[in-house]
Amino acid sequence: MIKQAEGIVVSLLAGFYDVETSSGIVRTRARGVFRQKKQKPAVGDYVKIQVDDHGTSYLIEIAPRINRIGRPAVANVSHVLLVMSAVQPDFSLQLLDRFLTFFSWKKVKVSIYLSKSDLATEEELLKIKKILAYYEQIGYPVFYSWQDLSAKISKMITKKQIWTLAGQSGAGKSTLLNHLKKGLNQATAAISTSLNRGKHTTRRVQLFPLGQGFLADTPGFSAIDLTPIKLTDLRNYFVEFKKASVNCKFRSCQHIKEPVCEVKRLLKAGQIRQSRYDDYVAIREEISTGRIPEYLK
Ligand SMILES: Nc1nc2c(ncn2[C@@H]2O[C@H](COP(=O)(O)OP(=O)(O)OP(=O)(O)O)[C@@H](O)[C@H]2O)c(=O)[nH]1
Ligand SMILES: [Zn+2]
Repeated sequence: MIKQAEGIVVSLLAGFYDVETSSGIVRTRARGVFRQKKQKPAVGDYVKIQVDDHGTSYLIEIAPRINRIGRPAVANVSHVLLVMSAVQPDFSLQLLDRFLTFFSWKKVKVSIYLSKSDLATEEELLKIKKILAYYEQIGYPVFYSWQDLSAKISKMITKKQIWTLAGQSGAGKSTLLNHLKKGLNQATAAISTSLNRGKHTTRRVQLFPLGQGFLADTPGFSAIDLTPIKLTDLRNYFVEFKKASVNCKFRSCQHIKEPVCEVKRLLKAGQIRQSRYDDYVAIREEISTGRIPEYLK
């Protein structure tokens, strides 16, 4: 008798996929058919599994994905904790806008976490907080301490959501992940230890149960490429521009030279940040030339 079940891939290690089903975690192998189709299951994938007569379990089908991001890849990421350092490396608005654009394009919601505020001067911190207030106002939650984030995150991760970390190299992603993992409950810790049995040299990619969903236990990612974005779509990924654009005269307004542009009006009125607009223009340039700007290399 061949039995089938559905579930989510919560761990990948040396070709084994651990799938969380309604009757527990099942260790599976991927069917050869995926290799032929050049498909690779990823952690976060919703899959169908099949147990054959000998009790061997196979992953036989991958449901369509919302996205697949990072390296190692995580599929169906709904939220990112974006780690931005106050100093070392210096807080960068350009980088922040690039990340936000990227995730908006990938249909991922973002919460911002400011790391290393303990290393910044009061003056530096005040300046950054003023800037981040703007981002909060356009819809991005901002956290200034891991304690605060740690206390709230399990309520923020709702049903089956998959969260992961992102941020510049050295920003403090691994440090934050360690803080958050400390807050995980006993049951979670037990599961991860039992799954970690045995020796392995290959990197393991894993989802930790947190809140009602999961947090990816990966180092997160720091490299992003915006050049595949369609130039005329970019305006949709600057959330406050998109909101304002319903009042632009032309539906196709790119907010550059068009007359009666609401984005330009709000910019002049000081309600849209000049740095946001400048970054929008810079990313347009980057997309149309296909070149990543010098300062990011
Ligand atoms: N003082 C202070 N140091 C921090 C904080 N967060 C991270 N660090 C330090 O900054 C350095 C880099 O932190 P990581 O957590 O390794 O950064 P990462 O983003 O994982 O870096 P990559 O692995 O290169 O992508 C480490 O030496 C951390 O101890 C913080 O909030 N305060
Ligand atoms: Zn416009």
